[in-house]
Order: sequence, then structure tokens, then C-alpha cells
Amino acid sequence: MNLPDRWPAPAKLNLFLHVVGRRSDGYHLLQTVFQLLDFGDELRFGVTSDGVVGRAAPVPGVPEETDLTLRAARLLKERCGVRRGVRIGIEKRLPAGGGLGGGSSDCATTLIALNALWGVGLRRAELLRLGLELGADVPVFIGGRSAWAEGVGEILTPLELEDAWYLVVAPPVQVSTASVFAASELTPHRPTITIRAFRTGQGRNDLEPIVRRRYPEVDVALRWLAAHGEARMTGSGGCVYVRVASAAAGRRILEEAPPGYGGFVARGVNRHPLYSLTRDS
Ligand SMILES: C[C@@](CO)(OP(=O)(O)O)[C@H](O)COP(=O)(O)OP(=O)(O)OC[C@H]1O[C@@H](n2ccc(N)nc2=O)[C@H](O)[C@@H]1O
Ligand SMILES: Nc1ncnc2c1ncn2[C@@H]1O[C@H](COP(=O)(O)OP(=O)(O)O)[C@@H](O)[C@H]1O
Repeated sequence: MNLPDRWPAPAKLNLFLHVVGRRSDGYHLLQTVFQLLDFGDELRFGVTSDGVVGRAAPVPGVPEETDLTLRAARLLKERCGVRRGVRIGIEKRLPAGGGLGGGSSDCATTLIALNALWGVGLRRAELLRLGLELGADVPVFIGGRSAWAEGVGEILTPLELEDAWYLVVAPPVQVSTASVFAASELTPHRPTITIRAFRTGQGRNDLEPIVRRRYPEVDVALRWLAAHGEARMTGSGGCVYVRVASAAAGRRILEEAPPGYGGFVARGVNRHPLYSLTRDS
């Protein structure tokens, strides 16, 4: 099998996100659609014989103790009795805590890559279970398909979504997912919808009004993008996006971004670039 030298960790968008209930442990039950993008972080793995799992270099904005790639590598090593070690290098392009799933995607890519590089040989379903222990957003990246999701994001139904370009804007804020879900205004009782209803245009992001009120920078971005289409927030924010006709059209809009606002233009994809590296049986 030909393995890459640089391992992609793509971003996701939540095309809608409904909060439909609450589990006894406090986690909220969701309905959402995960759209994978052809843009994301990039990882490198240097396998060693010293048994140590560590970083190749510091990652700005991600302290070592919280880095999900290290936690993923240690979990795989421990559970599968791997003796070898690894140095992990991350080229971060996705803003941490932006609702683009960057940390979760880095984590999934680490599991997929080390499963191959260490010769562990776990199947997709086994990697999915390990991924879920590390975060609710990890399974979709291991499943490797854009998907309809329920539960806390782990009950996945692959979807073929329309070909589309997205302009993604990152306001200069970092939103805490925990504080958004803890907001007193959040009423987790929305009736569930069907995939067919989503396909006819139903669905919104229930967390968006909460984040807009608390982070004026997100409100500014949504009002600016609304002039160009149906602007929406992804996940618990703070990134927002709008569908655009082409990459060039998206870049033209991004040139008008207020000072301090970043962003990128990406294409929606139905498959993760590493999809074929994990076997189903
Ligand atoms: C909201 C979503 C939608 O895709 O995306 P992001 O904005 O993070 O990308 C995810 O469900 C985020 O999942 P994940 O990224 O694993 O969340 P965590 O950081 O572990 O969650 C931090 C805290 O938020 C609360 N939380 C999170 C997810 C959930 N379904 N219900 C919750 O109540 C919990 O209090 C949890 O301790
Ligand atoms: N490799 C990583 N890259 C980014 N964030 C990470 C990583 N590992 C752990 N994290 C932690 O995960 C949190 C959420 O990051 P991320 O998944 O990028 O955003 P979101 O969950 O909003 O989509 C960050 O605040 C950070 O502390």
C-alpha cells in the first residue's frame, strides 16, 4: 500500500444543527449534517523505535496536554500493545475552536495513519469506537463520508451531497463549546426532522442565536455574508460560511473581510481523502 508523506485532516461544516434532547450525563442530542471540505490541517508522522509518543515541534494555540493527536496515538498504542513510538508534526490551518472540527479531524487522521504506519490493522468500525472515546466529532472523520448524524454525532448515515463551493469566515474570537451548550436560553426540545426535510431546505443552527448574542464579531460576520447568500454558523462557532458560485467568487467576497477576520474558500467533498486507507472488513 502506498502511504502518503503528508496526511490530510480536512475540515467539516455543519450544514444545519438541531439540539433535540439531552442525555442523562448532560451531553446534548443533536441532528446535524457534516459536510467534509477539501481544505484542512496537514500532519506528518515520524515512526521511532524508542516507544515515545511526542511532538515534532510545538503547535501554536494547542498546549501539549490537550493535543488530541497525542491522546489518540497513546490510546492506540496502549490498547493494541504497540512498542514503537512516533513524533507528530501538525501544520495547523484550521482555527482551533472554530466549529470546523480541526482538533477532531487531526485526531482521526492520527488514528488512521498510525493504524497503517504501526501496522496495527484495525478495521474502520474498531477505529470509530476508539475515536468516539476521544470526542463526539471524531467518528465522522474516521467514517470518511459526509453524513447525516444523530446521537451526539456518532450515529452516522452517509450522504451524497451536492457539489458546492463554500466561503468560510473566521471571526477573531474563540468560542467555548461547553459555554454555548450550557447557555440558559438553549431549549433542547426541537422536534426531529428527516433527511428528506433537510433536502428540501429545512434546518438551521440552534446554537447560532446564542453565539451571535455573546460574540458580536460572529454577528458582524453573519450580517456581512448575508448580502451574498444564506449565511450560517458551523457547529458551536465561531466560524460562519456561505455557499458561493465558484472559488473565484468566494475569494472576491473574502477580500472585503473586516480587519482581523480570516477565512478560506473550499469545496464540499463526499469522501475523506484517506477513505481508501481504512478497510471495512
Ligand atoms: C457542536 C459540535 C457539532 O459538530 O461541533 P464543534 O463546534 O465542536 O466543532 C460538536 O457536537 C461538539 O462536539 P465536541 O467537539 O466533541 O465537543 P466537546 O469539545 O467535547 O464538548 C465540550 C462540552 O460541550 C458540551 N456538549 C458538547 C457536545 C454535545 N453534543 N453536547 C454537549 O452538551 C459538553 O458539556 C462538553 O463537555
Ligand atoms: N490538534 C488539535 N488542533 C486543534 N485543537 C485541538 C487539537 N487537539 C486538541 N485541541 C483542543 O480542541 C479544542 C477544539 O478544537 P477544534 O476541534 O479545532 O474546534 P471545534 O471543536 O470548535 O471544531 C481546542 O480548543 C483545543 O484546545
